Amino acid sequence: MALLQVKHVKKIYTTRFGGNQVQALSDVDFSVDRGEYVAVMGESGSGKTTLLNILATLDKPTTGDVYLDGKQMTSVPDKQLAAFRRENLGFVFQDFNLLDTFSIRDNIFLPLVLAGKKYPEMEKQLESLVRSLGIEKILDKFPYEVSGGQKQRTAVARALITNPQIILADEPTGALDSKSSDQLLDIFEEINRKGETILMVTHSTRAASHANRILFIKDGVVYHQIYKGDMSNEEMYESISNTLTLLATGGQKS
Ligand SMILES: Nc1ncnc2c1ncn2[C@@H]1O[C@H](COP(=O)(O)OP(=O)(O)OP(=O)(O)O)[C@@H](O)[C@H]1O
Repeated sequence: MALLQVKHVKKIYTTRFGGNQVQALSDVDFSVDRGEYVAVMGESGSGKTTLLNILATLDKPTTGDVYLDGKQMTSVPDKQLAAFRRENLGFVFQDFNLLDTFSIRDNIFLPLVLAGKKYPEMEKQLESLVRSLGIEKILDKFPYEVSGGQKQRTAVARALITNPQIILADEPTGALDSKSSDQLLDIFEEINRKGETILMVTHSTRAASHANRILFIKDGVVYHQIYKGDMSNEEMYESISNTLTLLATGGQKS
């Protein structure tokens, strides 16, 4: 069984005044296997953020369902959502979402603190994780004292420390320079190789070329997919660029 199943998800926003309706997603249907690394691409306004918010349980579909490991996410009661997210999902955002008044260590510990874990247990989990991410020397610093790349690696540590079922990443390289982006993409590849499932929304062809599969969203549906298979990152880059050009010019997919 697939880890994540997105079944015929439709999302219609109704604006507060005037009652205008916007159909952001019309019928999104796909699944993600455990251990996959999937990138979601699409033009601005195609519904990527809407989809990610639904997968993150921050929003509910108008119709359709989402299952994680067989559990219907869309029916988790509101009161249990925070715990559900904490236990199952890891988040990495474009703007890091670190707390400025917390040290790097305490930012990473935050989900464990919220889950009621004890300090010695947290320390044990921290050590190998921060070493593998190369942030073991900055644990006592504060977010404003470290680089963008280090902030994002802190965010990855915070996402991984709870051993989530899936990492949901929203434009994770969007605020990084090219060197830090490459480092982050290497880290994503590495954690995926170790078995972590990743779903990443991105505008970056370079970032997407690291994934095993790309979903292209257009007109509220998954319009096309590319599987990496034996392709190198460079070949994947080329293939994604060609597809994006076709999508933008309304051409036929191959
Ligand atoms: N809260 C909302 N109320 C009404 N319409 C919305 C709302 N959020 C998004 N939309 C509309 O839904 C559609 C999809 O938006 P969404 O933000 O999901 O696209 P996106 O692919 O993430 O775009 P971008 O790449 O620019 O972030 C757009 O037409 C947008 O204007």
